Amino acid sequence: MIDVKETSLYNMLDQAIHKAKKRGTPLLMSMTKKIQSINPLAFFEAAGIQAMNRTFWSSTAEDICIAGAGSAFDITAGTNRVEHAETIWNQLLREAVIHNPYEVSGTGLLALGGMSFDPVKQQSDVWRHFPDLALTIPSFMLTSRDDACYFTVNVRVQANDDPASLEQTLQQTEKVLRDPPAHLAEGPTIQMKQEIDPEIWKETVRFTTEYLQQHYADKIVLARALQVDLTDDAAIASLLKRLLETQPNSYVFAFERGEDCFVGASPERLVKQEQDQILSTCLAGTASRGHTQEADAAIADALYHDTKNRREHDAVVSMIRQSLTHFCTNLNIPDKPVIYPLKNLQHLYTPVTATLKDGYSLFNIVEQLHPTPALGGVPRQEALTFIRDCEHLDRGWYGAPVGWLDSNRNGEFAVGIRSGLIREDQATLFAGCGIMKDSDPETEYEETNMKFAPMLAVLGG
Ligand SMILES: C=C(O[C@H]1C=CC=C(C(=O)O)[C@@H]1O)C(=O)O
Repeated sequence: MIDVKETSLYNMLDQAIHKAKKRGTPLLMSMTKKIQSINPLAFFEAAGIQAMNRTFWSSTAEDICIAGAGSAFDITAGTNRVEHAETIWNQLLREAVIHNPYEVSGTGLLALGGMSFDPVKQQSDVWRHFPDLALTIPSFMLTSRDDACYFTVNVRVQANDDPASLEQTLQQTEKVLRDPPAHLAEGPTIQMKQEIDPEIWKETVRFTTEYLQQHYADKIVLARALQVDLTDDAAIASLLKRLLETQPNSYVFAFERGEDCFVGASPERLVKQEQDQILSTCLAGTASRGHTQEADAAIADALYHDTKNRREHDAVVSMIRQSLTHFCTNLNIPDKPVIYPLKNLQHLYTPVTATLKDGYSLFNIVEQLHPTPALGGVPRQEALTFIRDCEHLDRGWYGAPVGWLDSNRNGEFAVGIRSGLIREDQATLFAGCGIMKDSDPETEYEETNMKFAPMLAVLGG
């Protein structure tokens, strides 16, 4: 790994090409510089105009926004997907020629992406562009963090590449992306909404409660889809802008693959890594927001003391505790949850901190935690089998880990909920909820309606 303080793009390409010649294999060159601030959404829009696949990640709590354009390398994996992805990632890092003098988390050589909820489930046509796992190392990437802006160029060089012409091509695209349009294209509105017959879904909830009553499992999360027709093709950048404006406590993300884009605003962190520091979140148990402060506080109080929601939440806490014990020390989990308010609803929330043991990685933690009982159930395997057989839905990337990791042992993955898959003028939205043996189908149905609301609102509904 080469990391020098001062260099030029030409020098870096030249070094990388020499190394590729010596090794006889292509490898990644990654170069990061600090630039004057650019709006990441405008950069995202410019990349769309250039017909480049785009990636987007934002966490207001962390004050970070990452926008990617194009792909220098796509890590995709099927069987043993997480282990396989880690092997490829580590190999890429070993070979790469990197210049990133800033040591700022979320800059430099970085991959963004996600995976499907259940790799065993037969893939439906809707998700055809989304492999079981895909992590993209963007060709061009903008990181906006703590009032600073970083621009990274990643390219996979071959032994016979010419550094001068490669430099010219990269600089041309960089120029276009760094001079983005002043305005984002306006988005369409909703023309029609269609859901599978609510009665059928409620019947599945009823069936699930009976299954739970027979003690085959303690908790199962059931999801459903809502099909939305738009008046015109969706404008992803302006959609992201509206999500950022309306869902401040959430991770706003977009992963574009061809004409499809998986977009969402998830409040649920799966895991964050800062070197050996691990932060995870238990989020389960839901109620609406009140229209007045008093009403809101009363709903929060009822949620906090509701036995069904507390049991649902505790299932997540104990599973996360159990999962992290093997990989971490200094596990710290408060005894009781707190209320986590969002625009449309509020959740029970318990933060978890820990120290990663030597020899383990973010990949291990993501693999171990997914799916938490907030999206799968308890026991995990029984719940997964039930969901696979009875849910009548291909969740695709909904409910699965989405996020990023960099070459300096930093990264963050959220659970891809409050989300939808958008293709041109069509969107498929997803929402689910934890079913316990005493769940009421009507209440659970209403809860999923609340969970559709953030995406519906930004789509113009
Ligand atoms: C499955 C979803 O939410 C999960 C996360 C938080 C609270 C949940 C609940 O209270 O049921 C769900 O477990 C979804 O939003 O689609």
